[in-house]
Amino acid sequence: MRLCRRRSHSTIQPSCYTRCPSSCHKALNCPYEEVVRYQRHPQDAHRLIALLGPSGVGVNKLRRRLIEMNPNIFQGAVPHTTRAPKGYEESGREYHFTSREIFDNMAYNNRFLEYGEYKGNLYGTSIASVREVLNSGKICVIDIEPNSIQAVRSHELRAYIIYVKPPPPERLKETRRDSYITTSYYVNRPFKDEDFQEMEEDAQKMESDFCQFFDHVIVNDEQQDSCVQLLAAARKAQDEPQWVPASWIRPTAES
Ligand SMILES: Nc1ncnc2c1ncn2[C@@H]1O[C@H](COP(=O)(O)OP(=O)(O)OP(=O)(O)O)[C@@H](O)[C@H]1O
Repeated sequence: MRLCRRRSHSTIQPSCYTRCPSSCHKALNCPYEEVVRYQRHPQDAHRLIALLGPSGVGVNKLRRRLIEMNPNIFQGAVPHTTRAPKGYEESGREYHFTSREIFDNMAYNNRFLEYGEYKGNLYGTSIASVREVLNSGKICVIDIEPNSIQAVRSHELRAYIIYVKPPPPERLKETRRDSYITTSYYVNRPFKDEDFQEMEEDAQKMESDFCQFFDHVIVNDEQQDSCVQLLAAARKAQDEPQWVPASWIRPTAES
């Protein structure tokens, strides 16, 4: 289950970071941000890898492949849900199964990076789930929506944001010839021209509104190449010096 993408009719709620007046929209509205060169100490927790891209571009597929190919290094965060577990599911493995009351309470207390509703059930990625992966020594890889950018850009998570961009239109069509898309109405139907057009429009908007937060861009043309690029970028994020907001290194009350 993919958490919150536009096609799923889910209503994505940003966490408190994007709602609260102190940190929210601060960086989004501010054309400049003080940055410093940061090199992660080998003993520090890994930086969160957050993937972002227009719906259907292949963010989830890339993330899953990265984890499947390197399960000892990368891991996703276990989401919370209010839906009932299926027979084979175990709480804490596929999902943290919780009551609506507990979920609402967590949302109220700003415990989610993002959450949303899908077919009457709530789903959310909690900060604690991400922290659990980072504390285990693995690199946590999650998908985010633009409205969660501020939530992951924190002193604790120090997210490295990778934007997954569609290739030029003719390559997009060619590479997705045998692929299937899941929409609000269909599970796995072939891509149509409208899907490609919508993806390109979404991509343009995302780039124009948020490109200042992209630490790295991957053009998702051939899947295998993209996966190799993602692995290299995720390693670089941990091992090489990067520009990060100064507030991450000299935390203020707001960061
Ligand atoms: N580089 C690629 N070449 C061909 N097909 C691809 C590529 N990347 C992803 N796909 C296929 O495109 C479809 C959509 O991918 P995916 O579900 O990962 O998209 P997404 O960005 O997570 O969007 P959504 O959140 O709307 O599901 C899948 O069938 C996937 O296998």
